[in-house]
Amino acid sequence: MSISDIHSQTGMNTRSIGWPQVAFGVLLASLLLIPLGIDNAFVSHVFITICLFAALSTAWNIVGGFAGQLSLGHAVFYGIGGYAGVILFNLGVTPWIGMFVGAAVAAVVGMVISYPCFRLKGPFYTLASIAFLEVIRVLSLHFKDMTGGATGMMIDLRLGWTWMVFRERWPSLLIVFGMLLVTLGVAWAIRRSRLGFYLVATRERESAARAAGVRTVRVRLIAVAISSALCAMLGTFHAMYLTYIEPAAMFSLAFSIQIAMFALIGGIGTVAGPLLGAALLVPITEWARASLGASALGLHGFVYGIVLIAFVLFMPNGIMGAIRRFARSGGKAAVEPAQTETGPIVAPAHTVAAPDPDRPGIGQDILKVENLNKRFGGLHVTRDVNFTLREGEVLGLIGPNGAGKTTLFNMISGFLTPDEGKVSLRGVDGQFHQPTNPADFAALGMGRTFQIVQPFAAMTVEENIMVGAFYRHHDERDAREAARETAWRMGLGPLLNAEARGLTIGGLKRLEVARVMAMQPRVLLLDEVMAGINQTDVRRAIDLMLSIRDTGVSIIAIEHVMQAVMSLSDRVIVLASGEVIAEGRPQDVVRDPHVVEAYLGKEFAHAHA
Ligand SMILES: Nc1ncnc2c1ncn2[C@@H]1O[C@H](COP(=O)(O)OP(=O)(O)OP(=O)(O)O)[C@@H](O)[C@H]1O
Repeated sequence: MSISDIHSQTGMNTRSIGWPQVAFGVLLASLLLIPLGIDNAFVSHVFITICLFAALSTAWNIVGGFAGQLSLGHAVFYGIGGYAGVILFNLGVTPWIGMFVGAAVAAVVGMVISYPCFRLKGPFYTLASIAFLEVIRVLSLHFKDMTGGATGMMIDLRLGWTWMVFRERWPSLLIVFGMLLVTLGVAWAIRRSRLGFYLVATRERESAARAAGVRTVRVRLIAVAISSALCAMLGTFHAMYLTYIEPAAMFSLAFSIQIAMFALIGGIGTVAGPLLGAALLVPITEWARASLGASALGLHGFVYGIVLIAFVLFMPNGIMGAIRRFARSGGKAAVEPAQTETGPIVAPAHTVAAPDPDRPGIGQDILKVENLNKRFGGLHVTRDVNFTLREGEVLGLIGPNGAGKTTLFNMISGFLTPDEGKVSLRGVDGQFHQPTNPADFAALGMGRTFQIVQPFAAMTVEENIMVGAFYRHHDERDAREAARETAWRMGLGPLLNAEARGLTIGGLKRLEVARVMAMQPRVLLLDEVMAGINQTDVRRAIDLMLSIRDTGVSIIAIEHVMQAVMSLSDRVIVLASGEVIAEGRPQDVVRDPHVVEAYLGKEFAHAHA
């Protein structure tokens, strides 16, 4: 494994096999071989418990880690699987079928519960997940006829592979080890796939993900469905292993916290973390429980608490974070963004718009904005704004601070709904459409950047751009290829493996543009991409814009840097107090007395009249 691969928080660009993978393989194999070799009932029980918790935690991590939805109610799905398995078992249905029935029920319940909760952020989502867990536990106590109520349910005694119940431990070990492999395989495949990238992007910056065409609710619902189904299948297995279930154990908050904690300690959001967390903690607590017995009831909670505090203090990124740091310090130095952030300048700097003989001509209307009005309470932010954008045109949008420019952008990219008026975008079919949300705007070819840069901080530069590239390429390799090509074109080639959080402001601005360019937009909205960057970067950004313009993309650029407005714009619109006060060629607009007055005040305008 190369250093740059380890450098990635996501570990998605792993190509070669290095010592971390070998160590992980050895750990995985030992979970099966040690208990089979020792052949002791207690040892086998400990290893079965490790595999079970590692698999549950890996399944939890798809929602809690990849999607960043910190659920503490995942025992709901485990419990549903357990009850489905036992109820069907007692009706004569094999748990091999029961586990799929439980998985289907859990997936539906998971999506129904999560859909309204996705509106809740941070701790509120977590609290809601706990509340649902309690509701389901109380319901399972209430419906005694089906669940056995507080006394629980035993399974009828039927042994053998068909019934997943055995006298010896090794068949259960084989089954749970197989389930662990499947769960790890699913998590690994998701992490490398478009879904995985979209989940992490949504977790990192939801609005940037939406601008990249990600249907954020849908991808999180898919993650919940997969995670719930896997937990339910493991719940069925565990019910067969225990042969007895009861609501307090199956729908337990402490159990949910345990599942989440293994991932937190191992490395949340990584594929290997949950297994490492379970492999570290389960043996300690099982050993303590066995040796201290009833005299130390609840001791495992104490042990978990101590370990968790130690990790929060000394290893906040979990075991995987420490492994990454260790691997990094032992190898080549990671790319230092600040030192390498140069990149080919596409063309020499311009101060006035240069007529490019190869530039595609300006075509027909591609975007029509009609009578847009928006109010925030008593503040009328845009008033009857009308304009059009033509194919291949660069339209500069200028105006003093607070004029309503960003609000206008939000309305013409689906992030805000206008109070009145409409926005029509011409699709590739030649027809005008009126999309209403960012994903539909993106589907018609609209790409946008944000005034305050919104990088997916935990991803590398390459992975950030891949989120955009996935819009056109469903295959991971194609998206990576397209992202690399875009990165080099945008002057970010040397930084492909650098984490986005390490870039300078100029680099971040370029990264935003690269991510949106990887979507191959037909209309590009650039919100102050030159704000806060140095003179060299401004020149570089102007050249970049000119090269984008020359590919035929229509651009609307909000910009305060007049050098850029004059160099780039074919036409300029001036917004002041939410109204369009001037429109025309850049050199005419800047001389317009209304524009001078809007920017510099009446006194200045009159003094120079
Ligand atoms: N969500 C909101 N709720 C209430 N007021 C808002 C909201 N968004 C923007 N505003 C207000 O609307 C006005 C226009 O804001 P907007 O960000 O669109 O201006 P702008 O022209 O982009 O300004 P700047 O150049 O400073 O970014 C401002 O007075 C701002 O405070």
